Amino acid sequence: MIPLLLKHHFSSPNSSNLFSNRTVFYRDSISLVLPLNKPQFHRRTSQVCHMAALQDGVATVAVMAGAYTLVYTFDKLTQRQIIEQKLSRKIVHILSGILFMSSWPLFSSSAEARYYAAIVPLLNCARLVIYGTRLFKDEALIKSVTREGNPEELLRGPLYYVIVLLFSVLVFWRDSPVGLVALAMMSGGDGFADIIGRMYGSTKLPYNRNKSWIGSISMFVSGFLLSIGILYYFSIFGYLHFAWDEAIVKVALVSFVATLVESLPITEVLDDNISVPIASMCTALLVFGSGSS
Ligand SMILES: C/C(=C\COP(=O)(O)O)CCC[C@H](C)CCC[C@H](C)CCCC(C)C
Ligand SMILES: Nc1ccn([C@@H]2O[C@H](COP(=O)(O)OP(=O)(O)O)[C@@H](O)[C@H]2O)c(=O)n1
Repeated sequence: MIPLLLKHHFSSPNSSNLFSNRTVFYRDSISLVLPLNKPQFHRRTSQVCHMAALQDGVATVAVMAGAYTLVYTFDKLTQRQIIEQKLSRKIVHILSGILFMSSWPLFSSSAEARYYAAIVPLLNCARLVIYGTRLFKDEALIKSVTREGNPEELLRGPLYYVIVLLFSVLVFWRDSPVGLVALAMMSGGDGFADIIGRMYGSTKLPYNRNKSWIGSISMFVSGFLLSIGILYYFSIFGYLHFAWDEAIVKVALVSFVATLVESLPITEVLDDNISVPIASMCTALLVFGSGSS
């Protein structure tokens, strides 16, 4: 469903605006002019707000269910030894960010929508802390999201990852390319760097013997392609508009900087799930500014 586009224009009573002392509702370019001082205006506004809240509530439950299903699915695949644990973790790493961003058009166009969407990473932060501190046990989560099966691992990479999701949805949401590109680099870029690097990374980087050329090249290419793809996806829904010839160059620059930062031997000091999104956000803010084109 094309998101309900509601823009309230309250013009001051003495403004020269054609609709002074009235409210103009836009829905898909149809403007409804309702008199502010009529009961039906307040009834209509209340109905629209309730519709938006209902839409956001349903979307929140659906996305939360998607998060559980993702982890449960890869737990079963790992349990049945269809895929090994390290690969499971990385695929969950890649899919969580990409699918979470892809779900954002499900939410309404109300100002509160981002806070509903933020409930999902917030609850997952709580989940990671609860199981990472061994308050309770969740074998499915541990098997699909940790390398070695230690609950404490949940409190590092996975927790940083979900905190970045929470930060991006609250600060940037779908109004800016900055958060979208940063999440694409953290989830898709870093995820593929690990998968391809582990498999084919025999030629190591001269300044970091734990990482390889093929791993970094994979990060640049996958991060770039996923970033362009997610920006195009949000432009289809009308949230963002780009001069694509410029946007491609800007995304390539963000991808290069993120790949360079990820390749540095700083993982012991600063987790990739923090350094990569920070580098991506800073570069994206420089090249895109707060706008989209
Ligand atoms: C495995 C993860 C991070 C570890 O990264 P690294 O240390 O290997 O670099 C990702 C953890 C994901 C988390 C358990 C679940 C997050 C769900 C997300 C908030 C919402 C996804 C919704 C979508 C519809 C599936
Ligand atoms: N640029 C990269 C990144 C990772 N890798 C490979 O992927 C493994 C895990 O990478 P990582 O330490 O970044 O893993 P995470 O912290 O992202 O889970 C490395 O030990 C390398 O074998 C690579 O070869 N080149």
